[in-house]
Amino acid sequence: MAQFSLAELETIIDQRAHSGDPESWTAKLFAKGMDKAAQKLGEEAVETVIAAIRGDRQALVSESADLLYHWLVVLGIAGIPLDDVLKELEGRTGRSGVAEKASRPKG
Ligand SMILES: N=c1c2ncn([C@@H]3O[C@H](COP(=O)(O)OP(=O)(O)OP(=O)(O)O)[C@@H](O)[C@H]3O)c2ncn1[C@@H]1O[C@H](COP(=O)(O)O)[C@@H](O)[C@H]1O
Repeated sequence: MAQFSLAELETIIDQRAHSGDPESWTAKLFAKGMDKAAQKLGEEAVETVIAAIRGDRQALVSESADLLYHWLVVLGIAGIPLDDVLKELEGRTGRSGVAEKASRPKG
């Protein structure tokens, strides 16, 4: 079991975001803003999809880590705490995805 959590990564990202460290990728992304960070998130999502379709387990693990890191950066730039997403997921527990979709208003 990994001794690391997304909450810890969120804290690191928060600390690095405005560090002004020229070596910090996080600081670079925050300085460039949402458009660039969201673009990187999209690229990592596509790379994750490709790894999944190829059945490349090692690449899928690595690309998933890139994806989660860039997702947290995008959440950080948007000012949305990870906890908001976890609460949203928490609210969905105990209900199947198919039942939830069927209950959506038609339109
Ligand atoms: N988890 C990550 C993490 N994952 C990916 N990356 C960076 O994201 C960038 C992705 O750039 P690229 O698109 O070039 O990478 P790529 O998709 O592999 O590139 P191609 O193969 O497509 O060319 C690289 O610079 C990676 O190093 C990350 N940068 C930082 N972190 C975490 O954030 C912490 C602080 O990092 P800094 O802000 O850089 O100090 C680190 O200690 C880590 O814990």
